[in-house]
Amino acid sequence: MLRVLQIVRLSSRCSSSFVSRMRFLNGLKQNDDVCSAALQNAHMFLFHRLSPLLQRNHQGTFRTAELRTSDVQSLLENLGSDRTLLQEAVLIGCTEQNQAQFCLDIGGLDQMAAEELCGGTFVDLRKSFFLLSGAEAPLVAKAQALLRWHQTSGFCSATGQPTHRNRAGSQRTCSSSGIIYYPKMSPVVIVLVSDGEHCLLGRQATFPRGLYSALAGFCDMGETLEETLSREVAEEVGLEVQSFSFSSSQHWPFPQSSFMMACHASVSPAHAQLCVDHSELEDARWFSQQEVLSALQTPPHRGGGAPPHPLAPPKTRRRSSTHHRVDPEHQILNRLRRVH
Ligand SMILES: NC(=O)c1ccc[n+]([C@@H]2O[C@H](COP(=O)([O-])OP(=O)(O)OC[C@H]3O[C@@H](n4cnc5c(N)ncnc54)[C@H](O)[C@@H]3O)[C@@H](O)[C@H]2O)c1
Ligand SMILES: [Mg+2]
Repeated sequence: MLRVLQIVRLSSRCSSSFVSRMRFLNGLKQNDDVCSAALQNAHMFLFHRLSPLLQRNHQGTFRTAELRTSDVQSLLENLGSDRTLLQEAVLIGCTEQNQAQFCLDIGGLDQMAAEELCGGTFVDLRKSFFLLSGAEAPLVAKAQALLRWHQTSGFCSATGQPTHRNRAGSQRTCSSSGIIYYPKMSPVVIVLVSDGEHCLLGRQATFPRGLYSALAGFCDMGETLEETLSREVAEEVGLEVQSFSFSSSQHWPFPQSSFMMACHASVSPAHAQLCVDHSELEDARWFSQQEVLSALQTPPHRGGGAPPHPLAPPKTRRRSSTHHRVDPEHQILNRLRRVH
């Protein structure tokens, strides 16, 4: 109890509310008792088999369902589950008022009954990205990534013995060797290549018809960001990058957790002849600024024979008093608007 009070006092003494929230969250990750206390009166994001629970409001827009710990306790009782399932909740953040936010997957319980009781629907994460706005999409993505990590990290890869999580769910420890595991992300570079006049976009055969996007690739072990960027551009389209600049970064939950680092890169117009590796990309082309701008202003066309459209994933803006983030692909494409 003393430690709980110390952490609450430490966070309330800070002049900056951002610093206060970060200290508060860090305290919850480090101390199971403090975290258990916070869980008693928390905001809860519910998932069913990794699909978040959304509610539609009167204006027809979607929000994540606003549930408190007590609501979830009643829901679990109504669904015939005991309250111990609540112990599987994972910490994902806190509100401006230092109210802890947790997520919980109730995939073992009746989905339809849960939807009826909550007045909402469990929606596939990709669809949720298109339906949610503001800070909700990144929070839901983070929650799903953490839930997925816990669901697939039950055993130690060195000993084969079960792992056990801490209260916050920020780490798992092997019961036999004591090895500690932390949630994993794969670093990825996504790059908009330009020759000064045009930008280079490509598409994989699995993309929806007509959609093009910036080039992307996973970092190999030991590589720097610039080494990955240069290698991926060389591998996928046969070009040598002359210079690059970092633009922004984002967590990307599909298909597993990636840490996307978005960059701009330039190539010499004299050496801009593409040599596409068709085992990686179905097509890659140079697009004018006007083509990209028109594509960003019109919804993706799914019919055949139409002009290609660059892929513009849903915006996942995140605002706070001190931070403003936009997803990398939009940020690099939005820069075209300013250039234009
Ligand atoms: N334009 C795009 O391709 C684009 C756009 C938006 C987001 N993304 C994200 O970026 C990620 C990487 O893009 P990509 O698919 O073009 O990468 P890529 O060009 O590196 O090719 C993917 C291949 O790399 C190998 N690989 C190496 N390390 C891997 C790892 N840690 N995880 C999975 N595969 C690994 C696999 O063989 C895989 O098939 C995608 O998974 C996607 O979620 C890509
Ligand atoms: Mg690629």
